[in-house]
Amino acid sequence: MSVSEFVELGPLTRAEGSIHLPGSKSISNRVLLLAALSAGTTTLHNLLDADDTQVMRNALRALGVSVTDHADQTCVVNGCGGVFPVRSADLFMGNAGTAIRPLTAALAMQGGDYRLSGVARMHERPIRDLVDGLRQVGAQITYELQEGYPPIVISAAQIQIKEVVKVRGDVSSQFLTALLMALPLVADQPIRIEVVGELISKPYIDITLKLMARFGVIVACPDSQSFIIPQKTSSVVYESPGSLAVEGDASSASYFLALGAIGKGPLRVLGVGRDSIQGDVAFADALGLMGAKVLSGPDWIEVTGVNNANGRLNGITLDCTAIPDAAMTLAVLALFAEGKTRLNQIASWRVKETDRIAAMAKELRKVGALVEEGADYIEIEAPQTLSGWQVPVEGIDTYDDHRMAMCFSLAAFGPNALKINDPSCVAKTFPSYFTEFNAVVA
Ligand SMILES: O=C(O)C1=C[C@@H](OP(=O)(O)O)[C@@H](O)[C@H](O)C1
Ligand SMILES: C=C(OP(=O)(O)O)C(=O)O
Repeated sequence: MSVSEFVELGPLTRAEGSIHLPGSKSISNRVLLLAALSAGTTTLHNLLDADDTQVMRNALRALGVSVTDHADQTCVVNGCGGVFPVRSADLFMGNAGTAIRPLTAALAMQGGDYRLSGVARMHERPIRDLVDGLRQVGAQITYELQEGYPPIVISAAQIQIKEVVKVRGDVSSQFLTALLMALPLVADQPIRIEVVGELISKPYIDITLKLMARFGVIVACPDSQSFIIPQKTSSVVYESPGSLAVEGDASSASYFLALGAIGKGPLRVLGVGRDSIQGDVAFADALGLMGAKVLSGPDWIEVTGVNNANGRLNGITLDCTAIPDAAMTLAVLALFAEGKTRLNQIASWRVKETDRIAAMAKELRKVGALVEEGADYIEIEAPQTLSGWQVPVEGIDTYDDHRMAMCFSLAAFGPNALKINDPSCVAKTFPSYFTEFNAVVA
């Protein structure tokens, strides 16, 4: 799609209904890799069908793993038992952090020759902390263009196991996730991974550990910064669980839960709830703090408007380190809140699909919000009156960032219709987003 394409939404006042969520991106890409590395066949149900999971599937196929898509989002993976049949490959990873980072680590353990690249933005997203971690065990990795960023080239090397591997956790948790999933393949002795400095996005590590356990590898956590990879007991490390159902995507749920608050609801998301392993379900708690009426069950969450008599949400101040993706939804919800909303601990936004702090600030100002941004925070104050809302004739720009497009669909609940440019960027994690959105709003 060219950037001149857009969707026009609203002005909208009501949202109600229910949505069956697409599969979680974070779970889908982890279980694809774990299934590929395991012995045996794994049937994955409700696997996300979107750009990020397609690049992972295609990479695994290029590595010689049989990955077969069936109807109803079911996918059958015939694992390779830890050794990829193809020993040399050039892999395109799009802009999927959950694909390039874990796969880089798994490939560095293979003793083969591989190159991993992505879209232009991927070549601006850091990978140095992971490469530094992998080099500690003898991996040979070089940067093709710019030090610290993809494309990267992995050369055949003898892995030398260390008792302790250190990794920084303050830029992305995906580096630790990648090491956690890859090091069991070569652990001739237990390996202690130590996180240096702060660990951001911690709930994603919990997802990693829980899914590794489903494939038979139990990592001990003696303290919040240390992870002990168990010693290998046979040549095959990961065991297939046979079949596995992927939960609905909790980050994708956030847009619909937000709709239930600003469009009165009831709006129910099906596929994530209290039993979820995804940290982004905590978005529902943040909504509650903003004054929304939230109910939940084991695998559903429902929002029915707000508690406040004036029908508006409350502005909040929140540490968002545990919910970096869903926190973007709060930034646009701030347009419907009394008082300021301040989102703290979001420095990682600057190294994701775009510089999300800058993009969010620029586009929120276009609709009339007062916005202050800092290195690791954003503070938003809604237009004080209806006439304070602006209509950006050029539309809201989305920066090839799926979440910018999905978040700003909520701004159509302001007094004016709104154009969202390049809406097809939602294909990264939620190709049918605007169809689902239009089905529940009026
Ligand atoms: O591990 C994961 O599945 C993810 C971790 C988070 O990234 P960071 O750890 O870089 O914050 C999150 O933003 C991303 O969408 C998915
Ligand atoms: C940061 C995101 O993606 P990635 O997995 O590419 O890091 C995201 O989906 O918001």
